[in-house]
Amino acid sequence: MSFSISGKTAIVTGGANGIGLAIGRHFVDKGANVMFADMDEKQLVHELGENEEDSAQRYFAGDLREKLTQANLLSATIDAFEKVDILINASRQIVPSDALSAEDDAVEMLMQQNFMTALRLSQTVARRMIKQAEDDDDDENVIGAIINLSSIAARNTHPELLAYSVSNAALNQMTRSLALSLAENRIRVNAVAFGSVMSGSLQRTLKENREYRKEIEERTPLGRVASASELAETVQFLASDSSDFMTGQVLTVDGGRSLLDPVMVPAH
Ligand SMILES: NC(=O)c1ccc[n+]([C@@H]2O[C@H](COP(=O)([O-])OP(=O)(O)OC[C@H]3O[C@@H](n4cnc5c(N)ncnc54)[C@H](O)[C@@H]3O)[C@@H](O)[C@H]2O)c1
Ligand SMILES: O=C(O)C(=O)C[C@H](O)[C@H](O)CO
Repeated sequence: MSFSISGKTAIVTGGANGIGLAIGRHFVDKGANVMFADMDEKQLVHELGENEEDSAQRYFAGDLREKLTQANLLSATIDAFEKVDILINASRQIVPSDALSAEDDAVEMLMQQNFMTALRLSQTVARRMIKQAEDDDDDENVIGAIINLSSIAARNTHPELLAYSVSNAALNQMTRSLALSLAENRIRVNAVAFGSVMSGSLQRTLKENREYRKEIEERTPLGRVASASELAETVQFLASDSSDFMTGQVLTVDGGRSLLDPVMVPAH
C-alpha cells in the first residue's frame, strides 16, 4: 500500500487540538500506533478519553518545554508500544509581537514553545531511534522520520508576527541541520509549512470573522483554506517509506499563497 504507516509508532505533540489531533487520528486510521501528547489534559481526555483502552492510541499530558516531561513522554511511548518510529512536532503557541517593540519575554516564549521544544524532543527521540536501529538485527528496514509542522510565516512576514515568524524560520533551519546530522542513521527530518488551516484558534477566528476569511481566500490562488485532515495525508507521505529519499526539506502546502503574497494577515 502506498504511503504505508501501518505498524509504525508515532508520537504527535499538540495532539489534543487542531492539526496534531487530526494527524494522530488519521495515523490511527491508517494502522499506526499513536501517542497523543499535549499540555491540555482536559482536552486530551475530552477527545480521547473514551478510547483509553484502544490499543492503538494513548495520550500523555504534560508541558513539553520541560526536558523531564519529554523523557517521561518517551518512556510512556516505549511502555505502551515498545518503540518509536515517527515524531511529529505539532505543538505551538502563536501570539502577536511587534517587530519594533517586542519585549524579550514575548520573543523568548515563542522561541521556547515553537523551536526549542521541537529541537529538544527531536534530539531525545532520535537517540532512541538510533538505539533501536543498533539493537535490530534486520536493521535494513529500520528508519525514523521526524516531521516539523511549520508555517509560511517563516518566509512571509508581518510586523506584528515577529516572534512567531522567527520561531518558524528557526524550525525550518533546524530541520535542515538535523537532517544532515541524522542522515547516517537513516533518520529523515522534514517539515511542512502550512498556509491557513481550518484548525485551532485560527478556525475560531475564521468562523467568527467572515471578512477575514474572505481576505485569506482572496489571497490564496486555490481560493480556500485547508482542512486539517487533508494536511494529515501530506504528513503521512513524509512519515512513510514513500518519501524514503527525502530529507531536510520544507514542503510548502498553502494553496499557492506564498507565491503571490509576501505579507501575512495576523488573526490572533
Ligand atoms: N492553524 C493554522 O492555520 C496553521 C498554519 C500554519 C502552521 N500551523 C502549524 O501547525 C501546527 C499545529 O497548529 P494548530 O493550528 O493545530 O495549533 P493549535 O493551537 O490548535 O494546537 C496546538 C496544541 O499545542 C499544545 N501546546 C502548546 N504548547 C505546549 C506545550 N508547551 N506542551 C504541550 N503542548 C503544548 C496546545 O495545548 C494545543 O493543543 C503548529 O506547528 C502550527 O505552527 C498551523
Ligand atoms: O497560524 C499560522 O501559523 C499561520 O501561518 C496562519 C496565519 O495565522 C494566518 O493565515 C496569517 O496570515
